[in-house]
Amino acid sequence: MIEVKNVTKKFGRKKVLNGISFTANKGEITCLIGINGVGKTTTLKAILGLTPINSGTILIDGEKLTKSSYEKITFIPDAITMLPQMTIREAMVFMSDFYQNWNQKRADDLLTFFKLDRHTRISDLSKGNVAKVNLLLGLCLDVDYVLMDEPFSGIDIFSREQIAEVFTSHLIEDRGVIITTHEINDIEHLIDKVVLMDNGVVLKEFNTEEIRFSEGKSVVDVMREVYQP
Ligand SMILES: Nc1ncnc2c1ncn2[C@@H]1O[C@H](COP(=O)(O)OP(=O)(O)OP(=O)(O)O)[C@@H](O)[C@H]1O
Repeated sequence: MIEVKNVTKKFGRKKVLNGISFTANKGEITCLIGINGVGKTTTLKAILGLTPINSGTILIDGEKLTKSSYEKITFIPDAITMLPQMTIREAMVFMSDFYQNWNQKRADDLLTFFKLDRHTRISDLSKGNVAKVNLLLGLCLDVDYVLMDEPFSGIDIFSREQIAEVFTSHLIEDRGVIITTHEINDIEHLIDKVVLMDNGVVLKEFNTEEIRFSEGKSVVDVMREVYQP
């Protein structure tokens, strides 16, 4: 489990995270929702130790982040970090050289799943296919937790649907996934848990199945109540 407890983060005098707390379980998809600038990316970076926090605690399976945590957790940024002139195959070789926990079998499965040709240069791919390669490169690391920043942002509906399908397939296995988004519609059915953020605070944290069962509400219903009371 990832536990974020009372975390604050300032950039200069600006308080970007103002005491946020939530948990994300292994085997579940947790979605951080909020409009631009509420601190979603900063939260992911804080969990990964990529940005230092001012106060609070972050635990991964009960332990504070150490060097060995990087064998457990990975971050998929909202834009691909590979050079555009690389082919997909070269990007995969780069990853497998760099990371011991690269899983080529899963990479091959995902290439087939996304109908991608490994010899294509990243610069020749559509925006949707670049997003798929970016996801593939992160998902092929054998880690327990995957943090993804806006995996559905700015891509066409068919690519979004295909990426969404990965989350319900065996390819995600029983990992813990945290994704950020400001656009819930396409992915509501995939999500186990929702964390609604606004201006560096968590307004509400809930389990989607429980709220549907106990109160008959969809994620969008709850968002309306919380953001437009
Ligand atoms: N390195 C930084 N230095 C200064 N301010 C920053 C830095 N990184 C983020 N911020 C500010 O912190 C606030 C939260 O940014 P963050 O990227 O976490 O928001 P977000 O919810 O992920 O938004 P988006 O959906 O636009 O990515 C913003 O006002 C942003 O300008």
